[in-house]
Amino acid sequence: MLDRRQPITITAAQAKIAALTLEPKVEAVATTAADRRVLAEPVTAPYDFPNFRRSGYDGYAIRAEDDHDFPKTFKVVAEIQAGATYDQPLKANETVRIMTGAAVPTNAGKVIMLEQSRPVAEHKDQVKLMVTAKNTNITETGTEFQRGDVLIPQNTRLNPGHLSLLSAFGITEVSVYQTPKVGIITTGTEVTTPGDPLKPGRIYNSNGPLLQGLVTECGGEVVAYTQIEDDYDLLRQKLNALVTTCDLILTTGGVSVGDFDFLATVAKSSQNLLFNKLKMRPGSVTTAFVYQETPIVALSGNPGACFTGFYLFAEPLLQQFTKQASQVRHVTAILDKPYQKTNGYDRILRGTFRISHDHYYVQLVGSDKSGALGNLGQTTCLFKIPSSNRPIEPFSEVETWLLPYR
Ligand SMILES: Nc1nc2c(c(=O)[nH]1)N[C@H]1C(S)=C(S)[C@@H](COP(=O)(O)OP(=O)(O)OC[C@H]3O[C@@H](n4cnc5c(N)ncnc54)[C@H](O)[C@@H]3O)O[C@H]1N2
Ligand code: MOO
Repeated sequence: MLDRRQPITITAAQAKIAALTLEPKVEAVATTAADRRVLAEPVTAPYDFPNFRRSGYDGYAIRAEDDHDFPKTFKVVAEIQAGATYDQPLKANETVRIMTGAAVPTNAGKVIMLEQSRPVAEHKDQVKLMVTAKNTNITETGTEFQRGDVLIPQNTRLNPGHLSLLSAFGITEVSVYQTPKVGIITTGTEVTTPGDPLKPGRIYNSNGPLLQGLVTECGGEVVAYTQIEDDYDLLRQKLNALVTTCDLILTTGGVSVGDFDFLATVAKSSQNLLFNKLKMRPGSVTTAFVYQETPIVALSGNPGACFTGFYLFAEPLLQQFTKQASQVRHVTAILDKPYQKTNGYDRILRGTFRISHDHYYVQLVGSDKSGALGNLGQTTCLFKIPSSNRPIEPFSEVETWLLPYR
């Protein structure tokens, strides 16, 4: 019997995905390997920073009490290189020659730059300082961070700047969310692995490499990748295996109403079917469900629909595993070129955008057909032509999704 499905809007479908409760998994990784990972707990300063009073310049450190009546001659009692310390207080009119980054003597009040010093003839242990400095030229302990300050908040995606901050405090390990493990199953007896001979009526698998790339680019780790023919038992067998190792499963094909659309069958029997029909084209049959506690986004086999469905539903879900907002930016744009076709469902077009006078402008790139794949490489945004029986007005405002990494 024909499968009658209840179509819902893109927004409603996204809300169902967002409402899934996912248990974040946490692991410790070396700071040096933590670039692009997401912090699972805030990192606080273990001590004040800088952790000692240090000189900002190469020059001479003097006491505040001696900071008057320049030019003035001082007795040079030591030379302090960065990394060394001078462990006694300065006495009256004593100075130490000090390098940038070195700890100043405890009672130093100022550092006078080397440029303001002159040697004293026949007195190698003396120096004449010409003028006093405007600033102390000393960086006080704790000027940047106090012990206990939050250095990096929880749920921050780390970048090299963060890694440098962690390293500045000697933090060698951080607690991060595990990279979501994703399994990909492409389905279809006609779908052939590139490299194998192409038999009549068959096509090469292009959605598989597409999804592998998109998952990796968006922060997931592809831990399993399989192509299977249309076979219900084989599909269940693969799904049962993947749920043991994957946090998320993405599939393509087999979600429509055809005799061999077995993903649709599995989804239908799920305890938690989120949706199996959307008021959108392409990808009206995009399906999402939970299979033995693992969420599955079953994307359409049509390449254009697979691409669109990934960004609208799979990418936001992928980000949820590391408590991140979707990287797909939702904006309003102005339609740059007329689009004449009408549709009973909202139509999502693959496009390119430009920015002019603080406005986004979008236009279709290549074909609007869900089976077309020639434009996937050029697409930088998706935009929505709302359902209507009249063509959209030129220069209308349209809902737009800007794609990350494009
Ligand atoms: N009677 C109906 N037929 C169809 C309906 C419908 O409502 N009633 N919906 C149509 C729409 S819309 C779509 S979209 C497709 C969706 O079908 P599936 O998601 O089940 O996908 P398949 O039928 O398996 O494949 C569709 C198309 O894509 C090609 N394909 C599949 N896998 C790959 C791959 N890995 N790489 C490249 N291309 C792939 C496949 O050969 C088909 O041409 O259903 C319509 N039918
Ligand atoms: O919903 Mo389908 O991808 O339009 O052909």
